[in-house]
Amino acid sequence: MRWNKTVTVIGAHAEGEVGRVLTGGVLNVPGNTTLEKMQYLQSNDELRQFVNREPRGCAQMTTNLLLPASAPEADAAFIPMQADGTHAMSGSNAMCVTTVLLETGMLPMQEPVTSVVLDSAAGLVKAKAQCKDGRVERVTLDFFPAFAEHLDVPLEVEGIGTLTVDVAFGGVYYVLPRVQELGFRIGPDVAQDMVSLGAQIKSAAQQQLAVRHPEVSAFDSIEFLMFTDDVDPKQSIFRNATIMPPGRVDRSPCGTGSAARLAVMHAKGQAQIGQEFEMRSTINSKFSASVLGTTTVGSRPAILPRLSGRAWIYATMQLGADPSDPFQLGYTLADTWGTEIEHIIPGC
Ligand SMILES: O=C(O)[C@H]1NCC[C@@H]1O
Repeated sequence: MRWNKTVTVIGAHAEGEVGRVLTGGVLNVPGNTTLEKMQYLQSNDELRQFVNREPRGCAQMTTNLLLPASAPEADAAFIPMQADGTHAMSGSNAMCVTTVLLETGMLPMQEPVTSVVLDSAAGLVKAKAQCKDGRVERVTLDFFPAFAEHLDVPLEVEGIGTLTVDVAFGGVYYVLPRVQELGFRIGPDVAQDMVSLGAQIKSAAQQQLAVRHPEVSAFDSIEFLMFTDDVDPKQSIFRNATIMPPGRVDRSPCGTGSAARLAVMHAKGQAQIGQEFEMRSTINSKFSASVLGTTTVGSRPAILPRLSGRAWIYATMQLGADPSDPFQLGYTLADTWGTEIEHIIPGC
């Protein structure tokens, strides 16, 4: 084998959502903070293309780049590289990263609980891993502040009409439509419908609803849509379906989306501090979610969300490229990568 590039990747998933962790082969990335490193990767996209595009990757996953922490109080930094680009934060991926750090021995594991501080481009995430017999059984994440930016605002969607939606920041900005208003319930049988409907609604929201993080000006666009469903509010059971570019459903209940939803619920008086909620995904996997406390972001009222879930390691792999490989940075095709992204097929 005569590869000209080799990276080591640990395959992991959190409640069904794949969050691979790139643990070796990338020494560091230019930038003084994890936010600057994320922005560097957004402008120099080769690594993400190499690991996420075919044949080395696929559209239905994230590859998290593991880096030394920039923040002195953090143990490690991670940057989620997804099918459409590199993002600031991800809850299911933070659970995968914490599990990989501890179960591969990159950080020492203490039983019954190990504390890990993760440095993300959206802020510090304090993780507590429940550990037993060398295994991480559950990861609880205390996020940075989440807040609602628009509550119950009208959104004109061609072919659908006027929807009432919320917009909130949970690590990335989400538009949160309600399935009750659209006449369906979240479930595996409507996954494809949610993808096409979600793309329409998100595009309308991006055009009609402005967002701008009061403290981080780089966060100024709605990146994801998450359908919200009230399974049984009396039992505090809710369902979420985040629609990810280029067109798929998050297999987890979505950590950043659940944080955004909690901020909206708290703003509407539907979530009290300390109240436990169960957030379910389209494949019925579960996160627990709660509001730890309140704060402000700029002049905006905000909450401190807590999410918890389980992650598992399922593979270790090395990815590489032979110098004669025509797909040094991979390729995408609209059959599975949709039409939202530009398709690069070397030689075509
Ligand atoms: O849990 C989360 O926040 C992630 N899951 C996929 C979409 C988000 O990055």
